[in-house]
Parts: sequence; C-alpha cells; structure tokens
Amino acid sequence: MTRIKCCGMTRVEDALLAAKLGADAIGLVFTARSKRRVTLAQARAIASALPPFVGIVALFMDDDAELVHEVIEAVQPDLLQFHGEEPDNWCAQFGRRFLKAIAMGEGRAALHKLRRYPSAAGLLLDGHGLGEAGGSGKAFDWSLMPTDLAQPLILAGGLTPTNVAEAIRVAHPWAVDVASGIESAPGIKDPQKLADFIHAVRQAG
Ligand SMILES: O=C(O)c1ccccc1NCC(=O)[C@H](O)[C@H](O)COP(=O)(O)O
Repeated sequence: MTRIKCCGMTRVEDALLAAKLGADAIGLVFTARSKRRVTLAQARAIASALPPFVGIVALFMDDDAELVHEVIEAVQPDLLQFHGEEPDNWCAQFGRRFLKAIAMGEGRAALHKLRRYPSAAGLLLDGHGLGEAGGSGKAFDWSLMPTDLAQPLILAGGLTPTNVAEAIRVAHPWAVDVASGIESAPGIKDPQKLADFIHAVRQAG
C-alpha cells in the first residue's frame, strides 16, 4: 500500500478532512520562502485537532536551527523534512527522525545526492530545481526513481488526482506527497481534489 502525505496544510478543516479520507501524514511548512507557511499558533491548532495515527511532518528549507528547535518544542512533529542544501549531520543534530528532499529538477545530475544522507529516515524526490522552493507543481522523470536504495523513497512534485496512479506504476514509491495538486489556492485544499487524489492512490495499490 502506498502511503500518502498531504503537504502545505494551513487550515484545521483541511487537515481533518485529509485524515478522515485516509491520509497517513500531513505536512506543515515553516520556511519563510513558502506561500504555505504556517505560524506556530496555526501549527499547534492543526496538530492538536488531528486524530491519532496521522503523522505530522515539519518542513524547512535552509532555515536557522533555532526555528527548528522552536517548532519541535511547540508542535512535537513526528518527522522533520529538509528541502535545502542542509548536510546530513546538520539535519541529524536535532535528534529527530527526518526526511531529506532532493531537487530532481536537475534530472540525473541530482541522483548522486541521494547517497549523502545515511541518517535520513526517508528520501523525498521532488520535481523542483536546485534552490527553488517545493510546492512548485513541477514533476520530474519518474523512471529516474532508484531501486537500489535502502531508505524508503517518497515521490513528490506535480502529482495530481489524474497522474498519481501512473506515477506509482512507474516509480513504485513507498509514499507519495502532494501539495499544489490538491489545492484551489496555495495552502487552501480543495475537498474534491483531496478526495480524488486519495482515492486514486488507494486504487493504484
Ligand atoms: O510547499 C511549499 O510551499 C514548500 C516550500 C518550500 C519548501 C518545501 C515546500 N513544500 C514541500 C512539499 O513537500 C511539497 O508537497 C512538494 O514539494 C510537492 O509539491 P507539489 O509539486 O506542489 O505537489
């Protein structure tokens, strides 16, 4: 079964709907570079409303360690996710499980970076280019998804209710991650797109 993370939540009602429809995790973006950035107060409201067994992932992109500490303290996320040029030991300093996002917009050139994160609990391959923010709606060539890595791989970038089944068929990811493909505006989730996306993933197996 392919796991599902719905990213860039800014509203309690959207996070609750995702949980009700069967999402495995939601993502909260804290970096100032995001159109989906949440405040600590928003994040706490979402985290405390979520039912059990739905994971909370906190996202950063080349942010100060101080911000990461503040979020850990205030929100108690299940996982951290780093989208910038943070090295493995920097990501590991918080003593928390983390995902490292790799910008696959560079194509094959980015593949060697996947080996640089032995401490990561999983690697998220995203469609954006180096230095660009996530949540871009850009897909990459799914056939580049490696098959020889020990860590779970999460497929992200430009996934929608329409293309996610094909993406799973080609890439066989552990999980899929979506932000803009289930939105009506940045940070505002569309209930129908959310339902269609989760249905499409569950149908794909
Ligand atoms: O979503 C953002 O605004 C964002 C900004 C900076 C770093 C990461 C960000 N999101 C990361 C995600 O996990 C997205 O879900 C992922 O990039 C896929 O986005 P999309 O292509 O829109 O589905």
